[in-house]
Amino acid sequence: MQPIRLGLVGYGKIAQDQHVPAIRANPAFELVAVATQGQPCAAVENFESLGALLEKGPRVDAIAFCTPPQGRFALVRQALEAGKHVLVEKPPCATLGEAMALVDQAHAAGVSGLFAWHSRYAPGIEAARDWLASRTLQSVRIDWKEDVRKWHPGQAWIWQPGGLGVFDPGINALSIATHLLPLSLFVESAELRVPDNCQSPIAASIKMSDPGHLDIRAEFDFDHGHDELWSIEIRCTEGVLRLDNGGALLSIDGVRQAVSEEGEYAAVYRHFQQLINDKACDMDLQPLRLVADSFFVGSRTLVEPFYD
Ligand SMILES: NC(=O)C1=CN([C@@H]2O[C@H](COP(=O)(O)OP(=O)(O)OC[C@H]3O[C@@H](n4cnc5c(N)ncnc54)[C@H](O)[C@@H]3O)[C@@H](O)[C@H]2O)C=CC1
Ligand SMILES: O=C1O[C@@H]([C@H](O)CO)[C@H](O)[C@H]1O
Repeated sequence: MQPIRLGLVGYGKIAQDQHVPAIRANPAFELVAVATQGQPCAAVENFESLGALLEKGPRVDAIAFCTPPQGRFALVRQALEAGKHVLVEKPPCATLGEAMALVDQAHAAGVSGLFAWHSRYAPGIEAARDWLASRTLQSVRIDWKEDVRKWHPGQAWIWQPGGLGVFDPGINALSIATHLLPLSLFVESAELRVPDNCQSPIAASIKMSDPGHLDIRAEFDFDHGHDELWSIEIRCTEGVLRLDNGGALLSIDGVRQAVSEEGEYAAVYRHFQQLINDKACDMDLQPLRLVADSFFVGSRTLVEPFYD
């Protein structure tokens, strides 16, 4: 079986930290070209733009997008128009409308598309989903708190319109919640705390619910430089389920549970490979809808300026 010939656009932090190692560890893929505006990727052909890669580069079957969300829509659309399968980092685009247009275009083009909600592939998620399936939910508490200076050093885009600010990591929690919880979630209220030199929030408090009146509260904090916290606690009639470390750790009533040994991005690329084999798409818009609604109804509080 010939490997899937892969191009990658945006050789930045996550591409270097996670995508390229996961690609190179999966024999079903061969990374053959990169288009980026920063440092080049070793051992493959590098191009300054997707257009140059498509026009002058080696043939590719699929393209992984690791650029910032702003401007990503035009790039992914260009790849779809060229008949390429696409894997798109989260958030899929800068707006919900753009993401909806990509879903339609991927289906019309008959190619495979994956919105890479990587946190859904964390080791504890499927065991958590199985446990919850037969339980009676009472409340959900989400705490997603990390240091932007560690995870996005010098990345001005994250504070600009379309960059999402603290919802850039926070959307990972929402992607887990929408994957675990059985009913469709909606935002009831939100408070967004925006540095007065930024366009997007550095912290947010969100109240959500579902048609069953489930009480869901989320606290997001991007300026949390110590004891980072990525936890989801789900209280049920039958007990308390808790995911920690972004879903890598699972406990039920305080007792640690066995989880998968597969890493998030290894699972993302295994899933992408399966979608290509099945000529299918997995382009869920629910996490991005919750972010959009948080911005719609969120009250804004200006806070002190943010400096990297
Ligand atoms: N930083 C992190 O820890 C994580 C980031 N992500 C997501 O990955 C995406 C990228 O984030 P980072 O890697 O941190 O950002 P980054 O700023 O480190 O990398 C972005 C890369 O895209 C390139 N680029 C921008 N526009 C381009 C264009 N038109 N054509 C070609 N290359 C272009 C830049 O040169 C840069 O190398 C974001 O959507 C983010 O939410 C996902 C998981 C973790
Ligand atoms: O997707 C993302 O994950 C975090 C960080 O890498 C781990 O939580 C980052 O802020 C965000 O882009």
